[in-house]
Amino acid sequence: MEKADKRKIVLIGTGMVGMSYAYALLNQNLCDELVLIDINKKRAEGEAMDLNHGVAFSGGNMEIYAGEYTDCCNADLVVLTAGLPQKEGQNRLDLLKENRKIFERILQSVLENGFHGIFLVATNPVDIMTRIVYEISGFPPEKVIGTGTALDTARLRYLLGEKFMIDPRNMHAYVMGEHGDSEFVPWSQAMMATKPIFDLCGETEGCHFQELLELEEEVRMAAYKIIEAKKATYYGIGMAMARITKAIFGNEYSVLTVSAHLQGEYGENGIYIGIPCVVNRMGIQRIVELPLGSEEKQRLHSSCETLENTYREI
Ligand SMILES: NC(=O)C1=CN([C@@H]2O[C@H](COP(=O)(O)OP(=O)(O)OC[C@H]3O[C@@H](n4cnc5c(N)ncnc54)[C@H](O)[C@@H]3O)[C@@H](O)[C@H]2O)C=CC1
Ligand SMILES: CC(=O)C(=O)O
Repeated sequence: MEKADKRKIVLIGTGMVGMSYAYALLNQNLCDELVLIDINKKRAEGEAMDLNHGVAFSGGNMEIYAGEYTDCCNADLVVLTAGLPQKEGQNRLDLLKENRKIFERILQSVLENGFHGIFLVATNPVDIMTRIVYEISGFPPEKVIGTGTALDTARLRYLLGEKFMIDPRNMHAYVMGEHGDSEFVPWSQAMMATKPIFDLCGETEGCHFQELLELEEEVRMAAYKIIEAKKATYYGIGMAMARITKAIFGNEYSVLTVSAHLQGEYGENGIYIGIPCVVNRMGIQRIVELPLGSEEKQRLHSSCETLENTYREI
């Protein structure tokens, strides 16, 4: 493959989330060149060595190394996983002040080195961190993507698959809104194949809507439960990020609930929030508008308000 065709990713933040993503990239052969950057350079170097020892088993020949910000100039994707994670007792919004400061420094270095590809952001609170990247970079909104509720949607589909004994890939349901406490499931839009989930539940012995609401709450609380058990979550988000990367590099036009720019009544320049989007080589090709019920619209509105109010506090 010619150098010009290489799919190059610069990953900034080689902690648990960053390296789970890197490991998923390697296993799925999703790029040709992977550059690791961390404020702790030694850690990035160690991670690069460790991953390189897996290349021979990967079926590909990914080039992996600890690099510098100058590597951003010809990268296709800059992926941001640097920053503080939640501790027990914290929610995602509590991380905003510190992670914003970290992002301001990182973005300055990325941008002054001429990066002109697509940003993918996972650092929490992811919707606001993505908005900050959009505002500081001045990039077109479709080139700044947050992981949004991609992970929450995967959690929901897994639980629905278990409940109804169906392959989660055939459970078409979304988590929308903030990747956080105000997220919600628009149940009116949830299907098993093309069958509405309400009908499926009605036909399933002992299934009541209340149980679907309990699944929704389980999704909302999943991160807290995992953090309590093992201090951090990382495999799920690493896989979600790999899925988004695959949709971008494969020009897939896949529908994923990423954090996208919503222009409207919030903020002068709009906000970022988790919403179903078509993702392709250009980034976010378009937002998929769902015919939400009035209560669902209200929940989306309220989640937008939570994000806008928190953003304004800083
Ligand atoms: N969007 C999502 O669904 C999820 C997001 N997250 C978020 O991802 C972020 C990272 O989490 P973890 O990897 O568990 O944390 P971690 O503490 O394991 O890794 C963070 C890394 O960022 C690096 N870092 C800090 N400041 C930096 C700077 N100025 N430049 C370069 N590197 C810097 C640290 O040295 C560290 O290696 C957190 O904000 C966490 O809340 C975690 C799980 C899911
Ligand atoms: C930590 C986090 O954001 C999650 O696992 O959902």
